[in-house]
Amino acid sequence: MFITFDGPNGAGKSTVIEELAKYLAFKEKQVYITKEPTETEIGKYIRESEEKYASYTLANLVAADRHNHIKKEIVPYINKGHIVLCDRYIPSSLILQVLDGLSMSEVMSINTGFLKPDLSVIVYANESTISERLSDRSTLTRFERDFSSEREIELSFKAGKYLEELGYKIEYIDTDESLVKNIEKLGDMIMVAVS
Ligand SMILES: Nc1ncnc2c1ncn2[C@@H]1O[C@H](COP(=O)(O)OP(=O)(O)O)[C@@H](O)[C@H]1O
Ligand SMILES: Cc1cn([C@H]2C[C@H](O)[C@@H](COP(=O)(O)OP(=O)(O)O)O2)c(=O)[nH]c1=O
Repeated sequence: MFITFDGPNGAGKSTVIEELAKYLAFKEKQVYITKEPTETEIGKYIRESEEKYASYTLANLVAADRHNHIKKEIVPYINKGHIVLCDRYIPSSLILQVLDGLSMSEVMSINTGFLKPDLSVIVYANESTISERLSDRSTLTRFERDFSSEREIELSFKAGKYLEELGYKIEYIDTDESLVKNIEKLGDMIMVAVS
């Protein structure tokens, strides 16, 4: 099973993934956590060059990293029977690359033929909650600096809607709500799907 998590920076993706992994491990499921950009040379290059490259160039670097990620990591772990939890996937490109000036259809054409998740989770929160969370971070990425959370939130919902029209199964998680309740809701949904 393949589940992805996207949404604005600081919305709580990493936290939700960590807690969900604990919940699933408690239910004796094998879980594999991964993220994009990956820890490979390509992923590291993306993190180092996001100030230097934008628009189509960054979109294609991210898609190259994603292609390699699917082939070398995601599919092998799914085939081994793990529930793969991935921090950022195609919806992040529909948010970040769109902030950078591409249209959603341009982004999707660069991501054509990529593995469709069994569930795509859009993690979001209030603008004020997000700005409070980001204020704790010592370094901000170009996207966090140059674009507003309000726009990221808006695009997160648009990305979800766009992908729903393409047959993706989308679940929205509001991290202003209780973390425990959110994890139970997602965890139960996954347990039903895998049983
Ligand atoms: N209900 C909640 N769900 C998720 N994160 C929460 C929640 N309440 C508070 N947080 C906090 O919000 C911050 C979100 O950070 P993080 O998970 O790193 O976000 P992201 O991965 O989306 O950038 C963390 O400091 C986390 O402890
Ligand atoms: C996954 C992804 C990343 N990126 C770029 C922009 C981000 O600033 C950069 C790093 O992503 P980020 O999620 O900030 O990674 P980390 O917290 O692991 O350092 O990668 C995209 O432009 N599109 C994407 O779909």
